Amino acid sequence: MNKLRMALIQLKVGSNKVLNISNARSMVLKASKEGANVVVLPECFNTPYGTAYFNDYAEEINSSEMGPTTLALSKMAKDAKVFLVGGSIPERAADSGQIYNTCTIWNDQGTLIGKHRKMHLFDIDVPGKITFKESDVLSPGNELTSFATPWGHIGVGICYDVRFPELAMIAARRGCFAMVYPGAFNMVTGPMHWEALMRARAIDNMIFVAGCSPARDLDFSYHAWGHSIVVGPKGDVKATCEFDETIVYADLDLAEIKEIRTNIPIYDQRRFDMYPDVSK
Ligand SMILES: O=C(O)CCC(=O)C(=O)O
Repeated sequence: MNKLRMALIQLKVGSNKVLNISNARSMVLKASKEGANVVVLPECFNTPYGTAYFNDYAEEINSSEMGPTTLALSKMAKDAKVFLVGGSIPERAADSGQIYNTCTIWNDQGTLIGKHRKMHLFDIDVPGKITFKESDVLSPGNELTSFATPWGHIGVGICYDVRFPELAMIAARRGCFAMVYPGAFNMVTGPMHWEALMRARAIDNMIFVAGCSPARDLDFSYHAWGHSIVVGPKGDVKATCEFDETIVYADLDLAEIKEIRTNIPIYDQRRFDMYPDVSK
C-alpha cells in the first residue's frame, strides 16, 4: 500500500446543478476506469462560484434532509469504488440555517468519512482587480479535517485555507501523507500564487499536495485559474494542466516522503523549544 493514483477532476461548472452533478459523476467513473484510487472534485462544483449563488444552491448534508448533491456523491464513490474528496458545495446547516463552504469525503463504499467546512473565508480586495467577500453569506468552519485511507491519512483544506500554513503543518505532524485542496483561484491571484502555495506547503512539510480547480468558463463573472496540480514531497510538480475541462492524474509513491525526509532531515531538526507557539 505504498503507491496510489490520484485524479483531479477539473470540471466545467455551469448554472444547471443537475448537469453539474451528472458531469461530475461521469468524470469520477472515468477516473476510476483509469485506475484512480483517490479522486478529487473542485471547490463549488455544483454551483457557479459567487456569493450571489450560494444560498440558492445550498443543501443540508448531515441529516435526514441530505441533499441531492450529497446523495449523488455517496453513490458515485460507491459505484466508482474510489475514495472521493467531494470538492465543495454550499452547505446549509440544519440547526442554524447558516451557510458553509463544505467538502464531504467518501470512502469506496459510499460512506461519509469526513467533512471540512472552509475555515478561512475568502475576503480580499485588490483594488481594480478583484474584490471578494465570502463572509457576506458564508460562515467559517472551526475544525481541522483529515481522513483515513488504506494508504494513510490525508488532510483537507479549501482554497484560501492553503494560504495558512498551519493546517498543512498540523496535518503532516499528525502523520498525513498528503494535503488536498479543492480550490478556485482566479486570474489575479492564480498566476501570482496558486502553484507557489501548493509547492510551498509540500516543501514545508515534505508531503504530497494537490489543488483541484474548476475549469475556466468565461460566461460567468468569476474566471477560475484552473491549473489543477499535484506536487510531490520534494516540491516537484507531478502533474498539472491548463484551464480547460480535464482530468489530471498523478501516481504517488509514498517512499518519496521517507527519502526526502532522510536526505534533508528538517523534519527532525525543528527547534520547537525556540518557537513554542507553533503547534507540534
Ligand atoms: O487565495 C486566493 O487567492 C484565492 C482564494 C479563493 O479563490 C477561494 O478561497 O475561493
